[in-house]
Amino acid sequence: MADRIMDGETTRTEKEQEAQLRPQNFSEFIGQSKVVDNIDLMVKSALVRKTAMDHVLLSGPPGLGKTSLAMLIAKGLGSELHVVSGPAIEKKGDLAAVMTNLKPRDVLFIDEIHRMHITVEEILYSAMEDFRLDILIGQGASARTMQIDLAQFTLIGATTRSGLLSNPLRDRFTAHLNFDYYEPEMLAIIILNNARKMGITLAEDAKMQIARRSRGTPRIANRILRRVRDFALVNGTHTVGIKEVKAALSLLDIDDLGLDSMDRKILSVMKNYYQGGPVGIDALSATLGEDKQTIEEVYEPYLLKQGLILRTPRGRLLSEIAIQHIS
Ligand SMILES: Nc1ncnc2c1ncn2[C@@H]1O[C@H](COP(=O)(O)OP(=O)(O)OP(=O)(O)O)[C@@H](O)[C@H]1O
Repeated sequence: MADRIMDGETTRTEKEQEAQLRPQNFSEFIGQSKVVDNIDLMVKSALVRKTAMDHVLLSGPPGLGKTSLAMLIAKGLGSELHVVSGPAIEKKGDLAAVMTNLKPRDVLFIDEIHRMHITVEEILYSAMEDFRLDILIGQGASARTMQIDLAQFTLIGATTRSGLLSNPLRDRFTAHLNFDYYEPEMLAIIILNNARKMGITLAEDAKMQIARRSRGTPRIANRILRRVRDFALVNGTHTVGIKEVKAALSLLDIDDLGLDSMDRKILSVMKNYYQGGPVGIDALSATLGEDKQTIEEVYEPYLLKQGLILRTPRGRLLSEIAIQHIS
């Protein structure tokens, strides 16, 4: 996946830095009130029932807080969190090994669950429903099923594309909770908290400028904040004003709408190569030289949300606002 500032995906070093900025309790987890209200109720109910919490599917674009929330859920339940990445599990046995290690009421978090291989996914069905693994041993006439009992656990699945989940898997999640992009006012609170954790003070207009240019995504706000912090450090100040923010944004090539060079490239290709569309995702992906899935999961959702591109049955169309923005 392309390495870019607006990309919601994380790099390894960024993951380490992000750990320091993660909300440590529910009061530090800002916004997404519908999701949080549901989770709050589910956690409390599980504590009263003294059982594992129901399985939950968290969906939404990258960097909006799904992992952070999973961590808080495990903490709230007083349980251990086990994190795996869907596409990284290649064999049934790998997932079986993780699941047989779970203790009662533990939480298993599977990131990018929609990218899990179907043969691996299948062992989740009985595990989620009956806390049991059905493993087929051998082949042909001598094949038999071995059953292994599991501890009662909670599965939290995270996905950027809930529509790509198979029906049997989707149906086994009791709660389906959808993360939406954050409004600038909510992002501003997150930015202020994280600036404090980084030891810098932000002027009011500086804070709002970052909030408006972060694509509604806390992870991107954190990235901008880090660069702004670098600016402050180099200039020997702990207080950041609008001037430093503008300079950092300009270095990062982020424009007034919070779009970066790849976003603008998508819009210009649609305008210049396809006369504003309609254009299909395959053609767009070929012209841009960018993976189709990345366009659909990382770049496009925000462009759609902002009304810069429109999806029609005949393909993607550039909106009037987008045409004006890139002219
Ligand atoms: N609601 C929130 N309140 C405070 N900070 C948040 C919130 N959501 C996200 N963050 C910040 O954004 C960072 C990235 O969030 P997180 O890793 O949880 O996103 P994600 O949705 O799991 O992304 P991905 O799906 O790409 O793994 C966190 O480290 C945290 O600093």
